[in-house]
Amino acid sequence: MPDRSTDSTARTPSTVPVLAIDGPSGSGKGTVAKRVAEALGWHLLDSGALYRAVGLLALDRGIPLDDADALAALALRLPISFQPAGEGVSVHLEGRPRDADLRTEDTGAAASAVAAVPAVRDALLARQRDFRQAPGLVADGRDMGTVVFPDAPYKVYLTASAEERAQRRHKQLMEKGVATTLAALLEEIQARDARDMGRSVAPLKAADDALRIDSTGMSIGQVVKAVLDHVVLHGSQ
Ligand SMILES: Nc1ncnc2c1ncn2[C@@H]1O[C@H](COP(=O)(O)OP(=O)(O)OP(=O)(O)O)[C@@H](O)[C@H]1O
Ligand SMILES: Nc1ccn([C@H]2C[C@H](O)[C@@H](COP(=O)(O)O)O2)c(=O)n1
Repeated sequence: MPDRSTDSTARTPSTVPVLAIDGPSGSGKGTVAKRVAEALGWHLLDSGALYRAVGLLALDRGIPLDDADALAALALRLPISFQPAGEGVSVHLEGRPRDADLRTEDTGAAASAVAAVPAVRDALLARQRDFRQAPGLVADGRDMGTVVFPDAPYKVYLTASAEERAQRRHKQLMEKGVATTLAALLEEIQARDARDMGRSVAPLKAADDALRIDSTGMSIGQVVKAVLDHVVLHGSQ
């Protein structure tokens, strides 16, 4: 095993392929990553779930969202597990399912805040890389192609206009029966974009070698096809 005690970025080279999908909130990363992973028969990493878990447990425990030492300690020993549930996966924290709490806008905002703490990102790095298992991994997040898997052979930067992303989120929340307004969601999305893109460590940005897809006006099926085409095309080169 590599010694990660002094260098949290140390890793052995891997031949297991990774498809990194990065992009802002509501761009469709999670939806597309899940479908593409199913189509390829690859593993799936929803890296946002790890940051959401740190944010939610910090709120539960009253840990200030800028207390770097306490947050890093929490992230290092994050009591999270991914349990099979029906055709998907349920995220358990401290042994119990917390899926609904993890997906709220408040948890998303807390996740964005703790994600700006360098020690938290460092603490989660090895855990994310451990998902790289044969036959392959589809990983979605903000820094999959730039920091966590810079050697990924396939990289996609998925975006859409802030207005369209707010409309998608509005529809999603209405379907869940959550009352909100389009204007409030647009404001939240713009604030989250600013924080995720503006932080000093691992800011959200496209890797230089990523395929950029603007999904504004595209259906989910069209985006999934474009991503699969990219993997097939690059795989045969
Ligand atoms: N191309 C698309 N056209 C229409 N709706 C879409 C499209 N892509 C995703 N959606 C819908 O938008 C909503 C948000 O998608 P999703 O959760 O996958 O985004 P995300 O980028 O993973 O967001 P977050 O980073 O906040 O988790 C979902 O309801 C999803 O079904
Ligand atoms: N690789 C990642 C994944 C997530 N984050 C942060 C920033 C996001 O606003 C927040 C929630 O992510 P989501 O579940 O909405 O994808 O977590 C990050 O910094 N890096």
